[in-house]
Amino acid sequence: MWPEHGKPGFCEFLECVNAKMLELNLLLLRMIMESYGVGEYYKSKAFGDNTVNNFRAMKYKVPKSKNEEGIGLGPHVDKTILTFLCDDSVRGLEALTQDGIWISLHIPKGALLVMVGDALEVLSNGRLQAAKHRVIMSGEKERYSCAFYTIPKDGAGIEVPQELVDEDHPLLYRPFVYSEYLEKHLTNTNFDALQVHAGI
Ligand SMILES: O=C(O)CCC(=O)C(=O)O
Ligand SMILES: [Fe+2]
Repeated sequence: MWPEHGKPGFCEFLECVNAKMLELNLLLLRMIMESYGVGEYYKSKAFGDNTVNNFRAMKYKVPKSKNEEGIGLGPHVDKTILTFLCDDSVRGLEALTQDGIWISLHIPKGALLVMVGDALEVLSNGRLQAAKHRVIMSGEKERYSCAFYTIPKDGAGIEVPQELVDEDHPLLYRPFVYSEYLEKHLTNTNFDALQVHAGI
């Protein structure tokens, strides 16, 4: 599967990057949970051993006709806790604002874009909302991107920390096993997939 041929060490390199991304991802997640005063929840239940990281490299083709736009990736929210993205500076990634406007996102060279996934929407009881995004291709250059997704591992439960439920923030999601949600809704790109599965 890996292009070991002519690229010795590629596989180890990728595994090493992926492990570092998981580390960074968990650090960020801990900081977020601590900022909400639920660092203990993070330590005890949520992550560390209960979280895994996936890596995906993507290539987006140039649209068939010169003056047209092509959908590289349809509108969706990530079914992750957090996603890190980087690209080759060819534009295409767009995010949907609260006002319903698609805006183009630029990821500076050497930077990572951090995207909130729907699992983090649960863990923050809606304080953070999963980013609605898509990829639209135009122009004459193909686009390459890399994504590092952090998800609760197979069989791991996910629930709203009790401390994050109050009068201003009523409970939004019931506890559920994240991999069961993925099994049912992996190909469901509707923005409300999580709401349908575990919403109250
Ligand atoms: O290629 C990109 O910039 C976005 C990829 C993406 O949204 C995804 O993999 O979920
Ligand atoms: Fe995405």
